Amino acid sequence: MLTCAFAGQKKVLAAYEEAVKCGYSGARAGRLHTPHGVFDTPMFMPVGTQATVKAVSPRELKEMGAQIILSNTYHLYLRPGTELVAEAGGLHRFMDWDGGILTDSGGFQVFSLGPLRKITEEGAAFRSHIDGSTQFLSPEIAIKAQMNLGADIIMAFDECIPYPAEYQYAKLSTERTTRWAERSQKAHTRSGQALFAIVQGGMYQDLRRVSANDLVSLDFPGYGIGGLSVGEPKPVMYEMLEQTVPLLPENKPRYLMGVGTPDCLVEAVRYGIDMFDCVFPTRVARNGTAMTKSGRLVVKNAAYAKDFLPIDENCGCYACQNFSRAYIRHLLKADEIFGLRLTTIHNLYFLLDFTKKMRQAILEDRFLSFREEFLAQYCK
Ligand SMILES: Nc1nc2cc3nc(NCCc4ccc(C(=O)O)cc4)[nH]c3cc2c(=O)[nH]1
Ligand SMILES: [Zn+2]
Repeated sequence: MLTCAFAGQKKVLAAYEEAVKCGYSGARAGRLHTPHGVFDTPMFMPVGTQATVKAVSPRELKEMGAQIILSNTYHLYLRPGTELVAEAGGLHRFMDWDGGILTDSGGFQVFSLGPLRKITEEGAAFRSHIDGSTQFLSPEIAIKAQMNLGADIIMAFDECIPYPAEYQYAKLSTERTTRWAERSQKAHTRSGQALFAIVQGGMYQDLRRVSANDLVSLDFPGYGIGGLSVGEPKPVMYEMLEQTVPLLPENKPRYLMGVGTPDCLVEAVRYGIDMFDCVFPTRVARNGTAMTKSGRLVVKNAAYAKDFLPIDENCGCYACQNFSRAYIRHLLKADEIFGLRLTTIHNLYFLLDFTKKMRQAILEDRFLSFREEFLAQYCK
């Protein structure tokens, strides 16, 4: 059993108390220390882009077992502004969430949401997707914004390299992201807040290794793995994980950004990933799709008009304990907001419960058989 005590390093609160290795896989069950609590990993972080996890309340999030939620600096910087959130007492107070919060730095949204962007050594100029105004983010601005928001874990400002990308572009961008990580580190002066770096490298094994080694030598308390889940085939994502994760310190958290579905989670946990976030469960819920251990169930389909069973008879969520597929389908067809709330509650509960089940399997040293059984019945 491998346990890693976390040496008291500067500005570190995302301490990794214990990582338990299981089998020949890199799967591990750990505990993450933050100012807002000690949390179990593997963990899924519901996405609350604009300081709310769409359609559910903080109380419901707590009831379903959410530990850390994610918010986006890009969005909150544009609206309502991070100084306003700081004046409100910070993001926890503003949204009445006393669990953990992680903020993404904007390094993805700038490149995916902001049209007409221009990247220089200094940072990224872009047009706001809200009002078209010209905006600019740099490592220093992104870190200041995240210190204003007051999340427990913040992310370095990076460039999420598009897919596909030429080797030379990926190389230069990755080197710049490492320089930006160093600038992020220097700009980060808020104690009681952990700054994670983000590994890039595109889909190139050698660039992934260089990025990981360079960032590890800068000594961060945790590491995001970025530039994945950007349209690449899943086997390529797993190959990049295989190249990257072993180079990251065993006693520090690894966070795979933007991932999302249980088949990807169970594979990534096998490679040693601890933390996940994705808009998928909440976004597809609003389109009337429920996540189950056998795959997706489109509750809105006519087939469920007279189906008086719950979405999943073995699910402990509020939706499955009290309502039928027929009722939820009726609400969705009638554009009733409660319908979206029920599918969202179910999907988040499903993923949160799935990570709990993975943790239990790791602790009982049966993760590999758990993975086999799950993948055998799950249709992607
Ligand atoms: N700072 C930073 N943040 C990131 C966020 C990401 N999110 C993803 N993927 C999300 C993909 C994604 C997008 C939308 C939906 C849906 O609507 O269902 C699902 C998945 N990849 C990502 C990469 C990065 C990155 O390198 N750097
Ligand atoms: Zn359910």
